[in-house]
Amino acid sequence: MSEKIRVLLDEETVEKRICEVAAQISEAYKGKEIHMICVLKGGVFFMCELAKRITVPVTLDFMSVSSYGDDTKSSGVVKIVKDLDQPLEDKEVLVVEDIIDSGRTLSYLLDVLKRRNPNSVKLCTLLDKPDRRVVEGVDVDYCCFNIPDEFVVGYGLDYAQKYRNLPYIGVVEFE
Ligand SMILES: O=P(O)(O)OC[C@H]1O[C@H](OP(=O)(O)OP(=O)(O)O)[C@H](O)[C@@H]1O
Ligand code: HPA
Ligand SMILES: [Mg+2]
Repeated sequence: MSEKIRVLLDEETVEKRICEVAAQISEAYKGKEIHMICVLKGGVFFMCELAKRITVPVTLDFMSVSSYGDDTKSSGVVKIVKDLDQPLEDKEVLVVEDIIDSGRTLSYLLDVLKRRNPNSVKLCTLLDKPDRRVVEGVDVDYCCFNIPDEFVVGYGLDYAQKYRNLPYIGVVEFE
């Protein structure tokens, strides 16, 4: 089966919106330091673009979790592939994700992170598919775009590990 990519959100639209959300976060965290946690691999492009535009001090750490493998459907089982390097005690944690879909990944991750005694935990995502949620309790604090129920790629998002480097968000159309 081959696939085609249809542009959903072009590069300029995505960058403009990331600037707006970065300004909103900078205002909300005035006088504080943000400990950003990038959820690999998908979150890496968004985190770089976002972090560059935040005006309060930022520290970074990375966690790798996986549930989709090479499929367009979640396996339903979330695995920690790489854990954080640093403790979260007393930190203002901002989790940075590329997409919240079923919510399984974030529900699992937020649970794990909150047990490490941070001062606060907030969630920032590039994309949200609210219609697809199957678990409750994933509260999104900052979201760039709500999108419809379509499988998307680009800006870190993959289909079978491909297309992460597209500078825009596209919908995968199977032919
Ligand atoms: O809300 P959910 O249904 O759990 O889906 C969202 C998660 O799925 C994708 O990760 P994936 O497991 O594909 O790993 P990747 O980031 O390495 O592509 C995506 O980056 C999110 O982390
Ligand atoms: O729409 C999607 N695209 C890529 N990866 C994903 N992981 C969950 N939803 C998606
Ligand atoms: Mg993936």
